[in-house]
Amino acid sequence: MTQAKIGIIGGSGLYKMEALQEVREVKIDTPFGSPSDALIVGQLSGTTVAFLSRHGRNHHLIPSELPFRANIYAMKTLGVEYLISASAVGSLQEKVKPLDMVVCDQFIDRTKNRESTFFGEGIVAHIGFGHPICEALSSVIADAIESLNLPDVNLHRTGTYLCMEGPAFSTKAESEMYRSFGATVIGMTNLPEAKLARESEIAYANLSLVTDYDCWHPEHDHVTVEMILDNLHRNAENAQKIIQETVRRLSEDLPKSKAHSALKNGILTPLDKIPSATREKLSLLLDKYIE
Ligand SMILES: CSC[C@H]1O[C@H](OP(=O)(O)O)[C@H](O)[C@@H]1O
Ligand SMILES: Nc1ncnc2[nH]cnc12
Repeated sequence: MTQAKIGIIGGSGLYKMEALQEVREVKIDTPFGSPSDALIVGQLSGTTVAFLSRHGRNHHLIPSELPFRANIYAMKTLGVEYLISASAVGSLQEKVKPLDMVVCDQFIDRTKNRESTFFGEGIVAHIGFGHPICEALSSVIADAIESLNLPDVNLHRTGTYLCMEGPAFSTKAESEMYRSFGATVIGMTNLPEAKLARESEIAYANLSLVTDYDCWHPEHDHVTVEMILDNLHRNAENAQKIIQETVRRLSEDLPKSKAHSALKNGILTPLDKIPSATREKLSLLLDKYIE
């Protein structure tokens, strides 16, 4: 099977990478079911990358229906070691304006109904998640944004992404509570992805495209899908350029990432006591630790 060290997950409004060349669709079945769509493998900045549309190319999956485990497992199957996640988010802070970009480095979990671990069924493992996003990969993304000098693109190099369940947007009281938590932006997708990426030792980083002020701002209309898509269309071209420049930089120098050894010392169950069906199901994650 084709291998790609770099993966890209595109969110709302980012259903394909325009600059991908020599494109092939790869359908992958995983022990956790089918991913949101076929993975698109192609050349970007002279490097092989794998692209996946998070909600499917026709946006048919709500956040609670996303097959997060299958998506990350499929990336792992292709050999992905660095995963860039692009997402639409609402802003929870005045200084973070619609059309700004935030490279988030923290999460707050407000989801209720997500599959967010590969473990269980006879194997117990606990990964460290204090720093849930790969700092090295985030720096490459943020540096890429700065180097492009895109007019009107305002970058925030850090931020806290509050992940809610959805699909309905927040109430004003919730939005104000999230602001009081100190969260920077709000979305519905990135946290389970980041956990599963960490469990599979993939370096994961986020590029948040700010589309709205959610519903807390007294001088702005409450968020609507129309508002989100309108703003996404306005900066989708910038997002494509940023991802392309990030991949170009990665192709010159793949940074070391602590994520690549996240499972070392994290598995509590003696390897010879893991049921063979579970061992087989997770062989992609476990083989390097089994002599
Ligand atoms: C399009 S409205 C809300 C929807 O957009 C974001 O998706 P993604 O993170 O995949 O860009 C948000 O999380 C919601 O799922
Ligand atoms: N305000 C918002 N809340 C949740 N997800 C979003 N995605 C984009 N804007 C959002």
